[in-house]
Amino acid sequence: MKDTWAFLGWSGGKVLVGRGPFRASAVAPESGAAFYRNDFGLSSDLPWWIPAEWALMEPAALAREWEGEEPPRVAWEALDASPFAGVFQEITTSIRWGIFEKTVPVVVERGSFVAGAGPSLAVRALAGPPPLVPYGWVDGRGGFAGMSPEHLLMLEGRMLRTMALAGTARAEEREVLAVDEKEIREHEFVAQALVSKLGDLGRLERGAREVLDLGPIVHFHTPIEVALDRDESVESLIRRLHPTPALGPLPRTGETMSRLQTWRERLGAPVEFGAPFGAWVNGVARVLVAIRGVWWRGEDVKLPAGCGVIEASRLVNEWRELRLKREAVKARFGL
Ligand SMILES: C=C(O[C@@H]1C=C(C(=O)O)C=C[C@H]1O)C(=O)O
Repeated sequence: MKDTWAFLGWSGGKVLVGRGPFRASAVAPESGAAFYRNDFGLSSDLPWWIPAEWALMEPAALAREWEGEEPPRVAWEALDASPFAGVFQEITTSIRWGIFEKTVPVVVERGSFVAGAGPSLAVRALAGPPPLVPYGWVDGRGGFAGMSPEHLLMLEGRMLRTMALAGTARAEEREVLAVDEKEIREHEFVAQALVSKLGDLGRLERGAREVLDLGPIVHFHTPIEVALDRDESVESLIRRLHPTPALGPLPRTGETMSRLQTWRERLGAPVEFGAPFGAWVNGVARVLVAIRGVWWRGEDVKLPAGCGVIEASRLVNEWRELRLKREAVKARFGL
């Protein structure tokens, strides 16, 4: 197996795999396949990565290529709540001053491999059942792999599909989520922001808000489709949408983005966490929000999770939600 490879769950139960060396490019190629990888601030001018070889495979067939990898085991460090408490306090103050309606801090649990290594995590991600979509990027010493429930966009011709995914509860609290005013408000911030960002591009249809079951965790989900009036590039749609208020600030301005970036850096969030990660295959694009994943470099492992904070949010509840998200990821990876 080559040193660098990338994968993304594709339609029809297949997974797109690209093997390196990769060539970075400003635009997707005319035909063939390319991966899209960028940081949260979309600072790269060359976000497309064109693989030397690519294929659409059965996930199990790809996993078989890694048979014999030692299963991953990670020793996790105790997580100190005080840096998050400090950021949470600053966010509440900013909300009171009217700078934000909502923002999404990220807390990172750290650990180190005691057995296995990054590629063994990538193999586990391949087993993510729908609606989770496996994704990952593996290079010589580092990488990330996850199973994301959130699409930033899917684009085929002039049909654009996206979703609002925000508002979270444990599976046992499914019924109360459906009537929880604070969670509904958090979700509606996201759904309405998407509608207003996309409304001028064509005929938009907003589906009903529903509860999406992801095993131990449930979210509010609203599908949104736009029949575009004219051709739009994937890059311009990514810039229009990212970050939605599911991962980013509301309102989204230079100032609110830079405040969020400062909090993310302070808490050690990997730069690709919550950023768009996707691919393009012969004119069809699928771009995920890179969440519910694990990042590694050498022995070091990071498990980031974010939570939407609005005026009605309370520190203990957010801390609990962050733990729920991390525990769901650990369970999926068998960590
Ligand atoms: C930020 C994460 O998830 C996002 C935030 C959610 C929320 O605040 O309710 C729900 C789904 C995702 O859009 C994460 O999993 O780390």
